[in-house]
Amino acid sequence: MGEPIVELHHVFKSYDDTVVLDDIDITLEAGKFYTLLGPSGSGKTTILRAIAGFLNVTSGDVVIAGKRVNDIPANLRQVNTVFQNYSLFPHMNVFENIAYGLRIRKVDKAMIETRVMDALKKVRLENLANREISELSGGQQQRVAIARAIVLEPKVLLLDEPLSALDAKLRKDMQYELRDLQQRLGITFLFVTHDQEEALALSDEIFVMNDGKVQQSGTPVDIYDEPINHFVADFIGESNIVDGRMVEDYRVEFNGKVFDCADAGMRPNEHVEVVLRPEDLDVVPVDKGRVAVRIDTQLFRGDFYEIVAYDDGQNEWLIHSTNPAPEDVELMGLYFDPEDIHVMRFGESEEDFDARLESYEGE
Ligand SMILES: Nc1ncnc2c1ncn2[C@@H]1O[C@H](COP(=O)(O)OP(=O)(O)OP(=O)(O)O)[C@@H](O)[C@H]1O
Repeated sequence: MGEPIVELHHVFKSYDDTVVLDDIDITLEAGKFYTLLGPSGSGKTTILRAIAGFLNVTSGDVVIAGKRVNDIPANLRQVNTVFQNYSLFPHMNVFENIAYGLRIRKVDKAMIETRVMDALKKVRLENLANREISELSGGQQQRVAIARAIVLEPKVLLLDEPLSALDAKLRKDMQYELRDLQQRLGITFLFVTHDQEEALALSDEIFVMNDGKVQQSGTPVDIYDEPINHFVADFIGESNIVDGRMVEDYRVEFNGKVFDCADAGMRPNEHVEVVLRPEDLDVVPVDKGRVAVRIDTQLFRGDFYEIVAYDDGQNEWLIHSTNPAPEDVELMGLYFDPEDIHVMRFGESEEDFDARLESYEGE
């Protein structure tokens, strides 16, 4: 494990009787890109505010660079925030916006000049030092906001949905730019978004939030391939989730049939949920399929066909197929490989899930 820069230990935050952070326990290492991903109201911004020092936590410890900072004011924490609307000063030019924090800290004039120009170089805006804020594009404004934050040499940069106001094309460009910038600067980024594609594309590690709790943390691939519960499977990517029964290790029953699978470590006959991703399903002739389905609709989505089908138990199946289903055949088969079947226990904690995974991966 790398050097821990931010640690939240058993952090709770309540407003009156409402718990908005419920036992948050996370560690951010130096130099990595982290994302808090979750729906509106799940507690993402509250975590940023707790780290930045804009709110007091109800209980638990907030630790930055090894030091407990619960009682340290925001301006003395080595953390800076880039807000959604960037909060740039419209009456100051680019240089003055970036210099502002240094002037407040009474840094001398020559040093301000050096540090501002250095920050501008890092975000590749050195030619725009004298521009007015109103004369910048959305992407350039974002870079000024980042330069203004990094000029103060924070250990962590907190980014609260900085891309949400941008149009789709610019948003994608800025995703590449943010990722590149984080790697060049080597500063830890903690980025907030409710856009799962953005989180998957940018992050070294994602914390999936819901109801004030971290539901799961891990690399984008881990979270996509091995979601621990219904919420995560549903929120990250698209999923078919059906009820099933674990017959024994590596054998699960659903849709009235027993299938080989790659999961183990459950109780025999345990009631489980089974996840199959739409892109892992192929539509084949019914006698070659593992589940028989009636095709309901299909839409051409450019790089795949989106097909909706129903099995005889009226479960809906979403399929992303490179080939269209034949128009004239109503009953088709779904084919999938054993390793595409992902089995989830009800109510399993992340610790128990990790321990179970380790126990059978070690076999
Ligand atoms: N000052 C406050 N008083 C009472 N409740 C609050 C306060 N601030 C936040 N909350 C509540 O805390 C919960 C978490 O809010 P938070 O802003 O952290 O969510 P979020 O995941 O960042 O959502 P969004 O994506 O909409 O910004 C919400 O239910 C919100 O209504």
